Amino acid sequence: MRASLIQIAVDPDEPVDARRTRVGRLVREESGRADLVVLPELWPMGAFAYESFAAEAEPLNGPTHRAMAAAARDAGVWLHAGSFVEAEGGALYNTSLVLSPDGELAASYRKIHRFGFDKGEAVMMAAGEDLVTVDLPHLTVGVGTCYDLRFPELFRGLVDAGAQAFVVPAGWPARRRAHWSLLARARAVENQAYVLACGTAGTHAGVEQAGHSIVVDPWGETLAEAGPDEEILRAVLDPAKVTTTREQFPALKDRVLGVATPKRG
Ligand SMILES: O=C(O)CCC(=O)C(=O)O
Repeated sequence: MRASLIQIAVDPDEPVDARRTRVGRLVREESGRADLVVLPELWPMGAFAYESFAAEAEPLNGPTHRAMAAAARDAGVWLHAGSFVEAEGGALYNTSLVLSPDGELAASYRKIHRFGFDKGEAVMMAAGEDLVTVDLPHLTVGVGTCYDLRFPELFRGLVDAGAQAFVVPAGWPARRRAHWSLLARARAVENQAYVLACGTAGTHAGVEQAGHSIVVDPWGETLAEAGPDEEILRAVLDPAKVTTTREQFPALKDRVLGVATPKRG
């Protein structure tokens, strides 16, 4: 399976509509080169552009969804369309979409762990509650978003739901780039799964983005890693490698469930 991660530079001088059009073109240009294309978190306005969240919020089937469905269909690819600010029932969510090669919505995921502690996304958005996996041809993919990468139990839950690969769109800051690469590899090693982590480049809302999108195989080897700037990162995944890694080094079978529950005396 050929994957392309489109590490968009989010530049506040580029209007959201123009970025949508540009990203649609980049997706279409992957036609024939990729089976799966991945975009980053909140690329329409940037993950730290809190002041535009409300103004740019859209429902499902809004402009970002429609533009990306058309791009997936034209390119004939599976598209993890990164995330957008979803408005639903008076709440905002950080929602990512997976679109099939005919442009149909295969899955949507609302980010469970909201970033910002007592500000930003953590107070402006509601949390998702559901783990999401999608069956692609030959590969079951679990989805997480950015800050989720710090919470291994989410990814273990996705493995229990059948995930063999994780797709993680992000808007990770450059200041914590070392954590990003380390956590991506850790999630791959401990779950014996592919990790496709797609970040943004550029600087928006005063936050320099890490870039350095990364594809890690189930043994923890980095298959491809981007630089700091806008870039398309390509890698070839072999679904059989998940099976062989899990068979040859069957650590997942040695889990002792319940061991982490504190005992009270
Ligand atoms: O955990 C981090 O360091 C970055 C998380 C983040 O930027 C996000 O979830 O939007």
